Amino acid sequence: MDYTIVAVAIFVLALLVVGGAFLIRPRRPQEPRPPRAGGPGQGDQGASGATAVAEREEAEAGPVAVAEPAAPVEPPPAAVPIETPPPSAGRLVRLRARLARSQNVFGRGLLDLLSSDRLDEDAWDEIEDTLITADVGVTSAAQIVQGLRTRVKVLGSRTPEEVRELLRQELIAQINPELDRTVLTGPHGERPGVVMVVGVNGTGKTTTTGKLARVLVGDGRSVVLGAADTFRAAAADQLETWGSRVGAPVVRKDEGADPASVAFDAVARGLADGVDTVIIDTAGRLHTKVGLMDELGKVKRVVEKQSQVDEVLLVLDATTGQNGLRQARVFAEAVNVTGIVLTKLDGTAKGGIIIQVQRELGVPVKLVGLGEGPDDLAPFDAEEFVDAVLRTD
Ligand SMILES: Nc1nc2c(ncn2[C@@H]2O[C@H](COP(=O)(O)OP(=O)(O)OP(=O)(O)O)[C@@H](O)[C@H]2O)c(=O)[nH]1
Repeated sequence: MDYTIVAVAIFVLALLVVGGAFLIRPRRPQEPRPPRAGGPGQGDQGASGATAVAEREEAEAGPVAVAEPAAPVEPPPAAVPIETPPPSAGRLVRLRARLARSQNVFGRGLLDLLSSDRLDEDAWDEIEDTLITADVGVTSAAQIVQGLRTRVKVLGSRTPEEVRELLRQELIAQINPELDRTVLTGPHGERPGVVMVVGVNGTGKTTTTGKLARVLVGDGRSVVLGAADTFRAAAADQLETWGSRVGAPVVRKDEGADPASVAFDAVARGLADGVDTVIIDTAGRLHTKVGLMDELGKVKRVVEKQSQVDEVLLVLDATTGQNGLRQARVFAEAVNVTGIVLTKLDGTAKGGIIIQVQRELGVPVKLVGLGEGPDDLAPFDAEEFVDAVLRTD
């Protein structure tokens, strides 16, 4: 009996010792809670009532100074080296090989046909078709063939050199070397020259604006760029990249801002900085003709509160053929176009579009784009162009 009592007492004692050991075991330290994003009532759905009360008390007690975590030190942006682009003079000559390559089919095809032994009706029809295929336009093609037929008859026999010269003269006459192709960019006293660049998106409008800035900087001019294509934020970013490379500031606003207000600010900046030229890249959505007229008309009117608009350059993609011409007509009705920039001439054999677009719009092609490189924009010259087209070496 006594033994039983002693055994029970030892068992109870052992239980107490083991239980106590568990109770006094140190607790695992808790992970610190991450700070809450947002204010009270936001997020942290699991906050206990006690925490909510504590937070309310904290809020009532006023702000508590909490040491801000040190912001990571951003390295200063690397300075973009300012480039010195080559001057505009002689650019078409430099890009001649590229032009000759793309227009080779057109030029060589015509020369081969004209050099054939028998120039019968079929041969003349084929020459006319070749011209039309190269986007010369029906009227101009007929005129060129008529001129060639007359000259060939007068000439009698034909050497390849003579044929080449005949064709050269006819093409140059159609392109009209008399047209004034000067791009008006110079300042007027205190006021900068102002160039508006218009055209459908994708034709190379923003690229042309950037390349034109390079041409001018290369010629020793100072430039401000206006990113009035507020329809697409990326267009303004693209322009900033172009501007930063040649040290030309870009005036821009948020996506969707009024294009006219950007244009106004760009000219104001140009005036304040005393620069030579302000180039304004506009949005080219072909929504409706009325909408386009309203938008471009407003940009022009607003600019003219400070300075005249010297040039309205219409950018056309040479690879789009008749579609490009339709666009050109809409723009020409919406705004007074003073010059055409024909881009992507390196990517098509249809250089005849130069003849057709000038005839349709009565406006000279002033610049041509011959590649995606930053300096692949050249002042247009009728004779240099035809010589490149008819290059046989
Ligand atoms: N091969 C070639 N590509 C060109 C030429 N001009 C522009 N491009 C290219 O055409 C594409 C469109 O040019 P953008 O300047 O973005 O056209 P955009 O008209 O401003 O159109 P958004 O930027 O959409 O407003 C780009 O990939 C340019 O590099 C050119 O003369 N030759």
